[in-house]
Amino acid sequence: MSLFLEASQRHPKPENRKFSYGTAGFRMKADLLDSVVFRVGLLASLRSQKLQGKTIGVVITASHNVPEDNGVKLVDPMGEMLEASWEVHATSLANAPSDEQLLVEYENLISTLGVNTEITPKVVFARDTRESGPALVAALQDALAATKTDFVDHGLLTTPQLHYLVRCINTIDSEQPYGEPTEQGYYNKLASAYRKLMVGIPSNGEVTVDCANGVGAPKLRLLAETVGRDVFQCSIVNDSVDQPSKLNHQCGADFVKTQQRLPPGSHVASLARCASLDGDADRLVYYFNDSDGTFRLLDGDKIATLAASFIGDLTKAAGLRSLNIGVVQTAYANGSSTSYITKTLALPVVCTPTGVKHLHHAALKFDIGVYFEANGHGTVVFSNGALQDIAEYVPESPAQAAALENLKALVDLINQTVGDALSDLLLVEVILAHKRWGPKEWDGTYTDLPNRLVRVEVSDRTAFMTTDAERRLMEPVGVQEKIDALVGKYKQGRSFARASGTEDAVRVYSEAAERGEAEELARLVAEIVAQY
Ligand SMILES: CC(=O)N[C@H]1[C@@H](OP(=O)(O)O)O[C@H](CO)[C@@H](O)[C@@H]1O
Ligand SMILES: [Mg+2]
Repeated sequence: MSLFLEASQRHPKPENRKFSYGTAGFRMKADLLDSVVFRVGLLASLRSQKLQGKTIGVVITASHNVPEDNGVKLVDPMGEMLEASWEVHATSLANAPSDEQLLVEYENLISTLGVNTEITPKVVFARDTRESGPALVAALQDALAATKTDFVDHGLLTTPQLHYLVRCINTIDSEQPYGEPTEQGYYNKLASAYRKLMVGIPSNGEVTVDCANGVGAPKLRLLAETVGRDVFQCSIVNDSVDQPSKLNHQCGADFVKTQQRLPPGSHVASLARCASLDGDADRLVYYFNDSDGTFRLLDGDKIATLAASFIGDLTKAAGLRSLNIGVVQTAYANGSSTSYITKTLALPVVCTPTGVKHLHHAALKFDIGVYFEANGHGTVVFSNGALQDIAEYVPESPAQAAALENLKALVDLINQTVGDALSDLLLVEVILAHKRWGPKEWDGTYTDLPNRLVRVEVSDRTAFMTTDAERRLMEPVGVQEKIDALVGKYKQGRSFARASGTEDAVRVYSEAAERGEAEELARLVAEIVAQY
């Protein structure tokens, strides 16, 4: 075990730091991450051994965060997020105070989890464009070498591309291989599905895509080349990957969603379709400037409703009426979107706590589950039963046959492992082209209630405990009653407070019938929260 200790000594844990595997893995200033990444490498290797040598993924990214941050997260064999019960193991390894203690914890995990150390572990990994990436990759490799893990470095990839690869690798010899386990295989799969869906459909013209100066830029370029300009025209902006300080700066999906305005560098014609990705290309939002110059955001809720209505129509047209379709949202979903889904689309809505892993699992309970966070992170998942029904159904008319073919192509177009901005972009483009809609027609499906999201600094965010999918506070005692009393005074008022899982703060969300009222409600609820 001296190999282990020697390696660990090269990655000392910063003193007096407590790390925790949160909503998006570990995420913080990059210069604090070396030991964390090393130890995540150890856990990835153990997880692979525990799962009989299945390949585990590691992504080094901090998504929409500032360029100085970085982060690391694990990907399970089917391309899903790390199983929740293992998050505590990640946290305990990351916090072992010394190298010797780390070894003890590591060996404890081997025995308590019943890990067979004879099995050769397998890990694949990738990173985003941050400057700190290569050094963190070196720390990860050190751990993988020390544990004699077979690994493949996939260099720069979007987060969802790595999820895709992991699923492909682990299903290659199965009855349902997910795809060719290469980056080009990813482009080919999406491109061929997109081209099938666009047969006979006039193209909708160019979409302008802001890539947040991140990894999405070169990857979207490759995807667009594979799809072909005859059916997919995109103009890529904010693609300065060679200037890492520009990452997510004044651009990207998070900027557009939180600021509710165009990235300052964007000059687009009115009614032109625009989209923004985030720094690791797993979030997507659309927007446009209306004819009178007002900015209109088409966020994750609007993408979810668009996808759900299209897929609902398609399954009916194919004759597959028995498939149940549901939409999964979080408390941050605009109230108007929820009523549109339940009343107009007549589909069930489930609300889960924040964080994609919660949404993903809830979506799997439907035959076809559409899930999106309002910030643009989401996808559509088809259950095995639904896939089987789609595969076996014998169409009764040419119209059914055509719809069925489209449904099959849609399954391939949509990244089933995790929300994927590139795949979602093609999905939205297909749907708009099929419906012959511009952004205005899409926007017109329902009108968002005015809303406000604010961040409140508190001395101890862990004091804020929630229930009912984070919509109500149980602690500190008495706060929820005060919020309720306030909310009752506003027409269509709704507000809630919860501790962020990624930042040291409490977030307050509010909505109401009028903009001024939503703002006021947020401010007053924030004042209540700040008192604790
Ligand atoms: C209101 C909001 O947008 N919250 C984000 C944010 O989580 P918080 O727990 O709210 O910090 O980061 C998560 C990870 O990227 C994302 O899943 C989530 O939607
Ligand atoms: Mg992201």
